[in-house]
Amino acid sequence: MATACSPLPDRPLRTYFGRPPGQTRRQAEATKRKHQVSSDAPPTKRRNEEISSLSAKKTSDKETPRTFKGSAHKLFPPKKYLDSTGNGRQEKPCIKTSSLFKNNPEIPELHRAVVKQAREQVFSPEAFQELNLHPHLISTINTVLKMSSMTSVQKQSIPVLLEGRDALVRSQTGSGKTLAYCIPVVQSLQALTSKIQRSDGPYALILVPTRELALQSFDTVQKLLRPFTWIVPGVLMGGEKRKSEKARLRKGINILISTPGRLVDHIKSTKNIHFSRIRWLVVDEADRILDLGFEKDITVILNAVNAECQKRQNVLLSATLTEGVTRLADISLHNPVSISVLDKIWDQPNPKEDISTQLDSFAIPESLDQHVVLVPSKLRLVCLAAFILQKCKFEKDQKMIVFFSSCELVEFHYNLFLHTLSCRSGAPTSEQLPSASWPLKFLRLHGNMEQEERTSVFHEFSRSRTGILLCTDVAARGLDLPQVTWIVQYSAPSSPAEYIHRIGRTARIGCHGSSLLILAPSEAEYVNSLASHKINVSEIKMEDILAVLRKDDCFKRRQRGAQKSHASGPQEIRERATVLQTIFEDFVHSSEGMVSWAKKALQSFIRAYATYPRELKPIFHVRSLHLGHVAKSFGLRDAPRNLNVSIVKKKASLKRPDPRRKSQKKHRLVLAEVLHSEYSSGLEAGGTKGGKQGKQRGFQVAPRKPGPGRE
Ligand SMILES: Nc1ncnc2c1ncn2[C@@H]1O[C@H](COP(=O)(O)OP(=O)(O)OP(=O)(O)O)[C@@H](O)[C@H]1O
Repeated sequence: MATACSPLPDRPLRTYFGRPPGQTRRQAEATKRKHQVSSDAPPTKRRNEEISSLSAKKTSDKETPRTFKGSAHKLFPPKKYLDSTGNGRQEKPCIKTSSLFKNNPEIPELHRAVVKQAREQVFSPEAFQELNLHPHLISTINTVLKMSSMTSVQKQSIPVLLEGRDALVRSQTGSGKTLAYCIPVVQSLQALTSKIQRSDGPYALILVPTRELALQSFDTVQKLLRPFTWIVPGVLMGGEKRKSEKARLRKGINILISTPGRLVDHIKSTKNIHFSRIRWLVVDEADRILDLGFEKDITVILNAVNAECQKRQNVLLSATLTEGVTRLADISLHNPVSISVLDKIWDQPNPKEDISTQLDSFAIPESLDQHVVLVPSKLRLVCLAAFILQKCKFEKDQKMIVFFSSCELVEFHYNLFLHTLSCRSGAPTSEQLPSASWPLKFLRLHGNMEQEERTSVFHEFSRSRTGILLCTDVAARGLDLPQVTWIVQYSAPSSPAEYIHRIGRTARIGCHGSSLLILAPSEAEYVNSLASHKINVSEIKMEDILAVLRKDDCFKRRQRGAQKSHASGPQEIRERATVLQTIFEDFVHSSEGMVSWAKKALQSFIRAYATYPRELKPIFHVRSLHLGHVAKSFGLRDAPRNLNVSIVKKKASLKRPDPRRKSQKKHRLVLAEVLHSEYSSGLEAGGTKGGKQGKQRGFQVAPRKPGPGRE
């Protein structure tokens, strides 16, 4: 899913959230309370059902009363509560939450066709020795990188690239594409007869979509270059001081790794960047880089390189290279070899399938177990928290990445979980913590963080054996974070390609991993949409996730007089889920600032929800969101008034009747704006936005100078 980082302006949309003209604030409050039930209830078609195994009928007499019913709040007896530092213990009254388990839409049965997934063989039997590489390069691969056999994609790509051909390389996530291009680049540059001088400037240009990926690729290149000290690698990425980068460029960088935005900044403002010696242009995650948001930058880069460069090899790589990428392939590749590692059975086109299905089917690592859970909006937050507890608190050595659709969502959930779930910082005390439990360590990564912090989080999570990284799609592409065991998609991705890349952060290079996609009941159809791209997910029941709360007496319900509840089975789970929700709501309502933060996060969620592409709108449409229920998943006791979703809804409704092209353009504009903040170079003032450039759309690349020796 796309990312969104800025809040919406304050204008009310839903009438029952706003105050009718002439009504005082007090009157409005009273009216709202009176109509509380109706505002909290879902549309008729989704009303009156309960999640089946946690039946309301059996337990309705014990149901926690709703908040704000009548004028006085009903209070639990004061309970023990730690402040946000985990030190000072306060006695805090606790407002009863409204029911999590009433008025939820029915969870539909998932009838998904089991599809045969495309598969790839990760490793080839061949060793690196069998390639005609410099012996020092082979020994570096063996001793520094500690690798002996080639992966399939390396086996297919390295010889082709060493022959001097352009290539389009597609192989599954975590299959070793980085070395598939780095090894030929290093091999060819060290072999140049006129020895490379640092001051010569770039011989190879490697473009990657994010700063963390730039650092990671730089690290790999640096290792391979150990025996070839005269070749200098360097990285340019947003967020660093431009001045120090300029100084490094002046001294000379021979293998230049950069994000597109930052490179454009330097092309426009630095006199010391020349491309006359470029022999390699590598575009990693090519489908992303050639996608929305980057096309202007790519145009500037290609024009700058083409203007100076006489002869070069071009390589485009991704796990999800599709037809669309050939748009750039057409203008930047010369007679390319198409490399795909799909198992032979998959290489044969299936005459029964149309060509677009075949092209849009991507291989997924065989050792990756994919799951989906359907969760009503009100229960999303507790379900996510329960899943984190289940995996990371009660199972050993688990490392998890949770994807959200916007920077605000990441920040909000990070702070919420840090202060409520993390043992170090203020979770309610438990008399009976199970002995087999581990502390929760939360980290977050998104495009609105300072670069220094981004880099330190990236390294900390890379090195750590456990932990939970909450992030946006900034971490979806290319990152090789070792030993990640679970990928959770709290916001569904906007395309099958993004789904593949997100889950591809686990089960790398033959390791085992799992993923969980959290969907609302109204979004269940998304499972079939994935199936149409040969993506198979198996269902986990929400109750099985919530059941973990029984392991932790933090969440045991206290009745009046501080007596513990003796409920068992489904009722116990419901009670504990409600206690957990109450902990979240108490935290969110602990100050006005927190409430407003939660509202902003909610707005951001809705805004991002509106950016799903046209083809997914029937599944993810803002109109199908029940704001009262969604608000609960932000710890808000009530759907906020003055929540402005008007712009979003207007945009959404504007798009529908539009002809395809117009609608796509609109979507692209929204997305491009949104994506820009995520992947921005951090130097917007440098002029990659707006102005004449801003008006240019599509690739308008000057033709390459025909070079000597070019066919
Ligand atoms: N021949 C090899 N033997 C063992 N490990 C390897 C080999 N080649 C690469 N690896 C390791 O495999 C992991 C994944 O490699 P890499 O990041 O290049 O995958 P990728 O195909 O680029 O993935 P993505 O599509 O997610 O970007 C890395 O940790 C890398 O060090």
